[in-house]
Amino acid sequence: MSDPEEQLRGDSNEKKKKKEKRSDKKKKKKKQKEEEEEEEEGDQGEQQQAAEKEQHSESVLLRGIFKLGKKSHDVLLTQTRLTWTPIVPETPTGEVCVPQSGVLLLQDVFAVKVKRRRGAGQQSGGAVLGVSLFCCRRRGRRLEEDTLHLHNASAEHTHTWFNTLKELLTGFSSRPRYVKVFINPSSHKKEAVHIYREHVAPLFKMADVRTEITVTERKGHALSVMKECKLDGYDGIVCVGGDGSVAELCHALVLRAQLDADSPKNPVKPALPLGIIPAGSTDVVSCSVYGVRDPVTAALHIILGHLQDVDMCSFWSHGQFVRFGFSAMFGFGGQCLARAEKKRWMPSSQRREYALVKTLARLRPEDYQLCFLPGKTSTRNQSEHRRDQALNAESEAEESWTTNQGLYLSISIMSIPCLSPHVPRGLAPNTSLANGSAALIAVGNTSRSEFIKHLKRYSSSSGQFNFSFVETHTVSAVRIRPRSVTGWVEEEEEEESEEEGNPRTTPIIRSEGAAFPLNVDGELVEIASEVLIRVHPRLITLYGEDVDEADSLASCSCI
Ligand SMILES: Nc1ncnc2c1ncn2[C@@H]1O[C@H](COP(=O)(O)OP(=O)(O)OP(=O)(O)O)[C@@H](O)[C@H]1O
Repeated sequence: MSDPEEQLRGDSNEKKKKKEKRSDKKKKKKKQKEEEEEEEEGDQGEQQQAAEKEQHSESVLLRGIFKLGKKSHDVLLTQTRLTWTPIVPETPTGEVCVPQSGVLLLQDVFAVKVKRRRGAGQQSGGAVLGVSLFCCRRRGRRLEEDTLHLHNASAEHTHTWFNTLKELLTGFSSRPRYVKVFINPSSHKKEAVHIYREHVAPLFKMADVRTEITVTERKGHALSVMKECKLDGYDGIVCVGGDGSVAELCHALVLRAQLDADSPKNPVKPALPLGIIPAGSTDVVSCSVYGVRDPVTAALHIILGHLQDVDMCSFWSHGQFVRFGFSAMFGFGGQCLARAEKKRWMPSSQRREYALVKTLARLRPEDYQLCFLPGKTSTRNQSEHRRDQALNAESEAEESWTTNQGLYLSISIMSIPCLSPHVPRGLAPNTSLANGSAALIAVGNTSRSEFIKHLKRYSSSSGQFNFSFVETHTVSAVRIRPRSVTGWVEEEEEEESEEEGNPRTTPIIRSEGAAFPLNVDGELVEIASEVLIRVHPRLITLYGEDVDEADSLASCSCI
């Protein structure tokens, strides 16, 4: 028994601590309220400024007569748009004919040129014919190149319009002028160089986007260039390749920002955005920001400077940082990839089908301890996020992790919806690009037929989670610890053991410390122990936009 005086002293110390804690909390709340009030005032100021800006942007900068097609038009230029109305001569009968006018937003215009009459083979000079505006038109999710010709043979008139338009286009600050391009020549059907030359380079040239190109020679080449090259002059990075190349460059960008900021513990948002020209076999990341696998759409999003913040994850094992990425799959997804990687000599679609069918045939659960911290879905801006993160970090220690353990066929953590033409609403339709959290989808042990039913529902994008063995959560961190009894076996061992009975009921003892395959953004990572995944809200900026559904292709026929 302790001395009563000491106990009293202890009690009063405890009361004092509690009081201090309460006053700390009050101070924190007060500070937060003050910050919110300041932000509100700021918002009102911003609204007024926006209204003034809108009024100014709609005042007419130039007005002139041009021919569009064969008809003369009255053309007006403001800071944001070009509008034209046909000039209709008065009819002797006095009939009123309503002229058809048109509009083109300058945000969709990516280049302007003086149009001239030139003979065959003539490279320069020539009589002025007018101004040509190169713009993008939307067709569903696809962006297509289009041209508007404004004809007027007066050189002076044309140059005034050309110079003003050029100046207005330079005002779009998010549009890149100089980009570093990485091309993976080995991606998918080895068409990346051709795709870039045919579809992207001409558009970049037209839009005066200068480029510095590296054709990668091996895995990790882009990462080593990114760690050392001077980034000062660039406005963006462009990756021409599949998901593996994209993952390598996203990881490289964040790592480089972290090194530059000398912040070994905390990830740092890179200053440069990344543009993706899809040239892989699934292109999940590019589909998630463009909705289509189309190099022209991708190039136009980059040229027009459409920016989208995107959540990322960091992966850790035993307290050691492994990499940054968007998604991780344990169990089925990891095993499929490990099998596919062993058959690299097969064409990619055949390899995938083989791995899928083989993994389904040998479907087996793995025994995991699965812990997660619930995430708060948020669409807040960067500074609000930073404040949230600081508060979250404080409360994380106090908050209890939810812990489950048991047999799982598959566990996926995805910070982006992972759209693809085969799964238009995405593997994780329950998350979005920048909601500050990730989707955790855990599929417990069940029969092969029920598991296939669950997989098949992804392509129709409905009901894939309506199974008692599937659980989904919104998370900000996940910890997965494989337990020892069942698990992954090497292909050779597996083939030898094929005669030994039903694999689903024949648990295999995984040796202590043996690695299990983990699919991180389509890349195979072998980890022998616990994996910790943290979500970092809006850590990277990609060229593109928020897309909720990708254009679909015929679904996979192998299951
Ligand atoms: N010249 C090269 N030779 C071999 N591998 C390379 C080369 N350049 C880059 N790589 C690596 O190839 C890996 C796969 O690249 P990528 O994802 O672009 O192609 P893919 O696997 O065919 O496409 P997908 O992931 O869509 O199936 C990446 O990890 C990248 O680092």
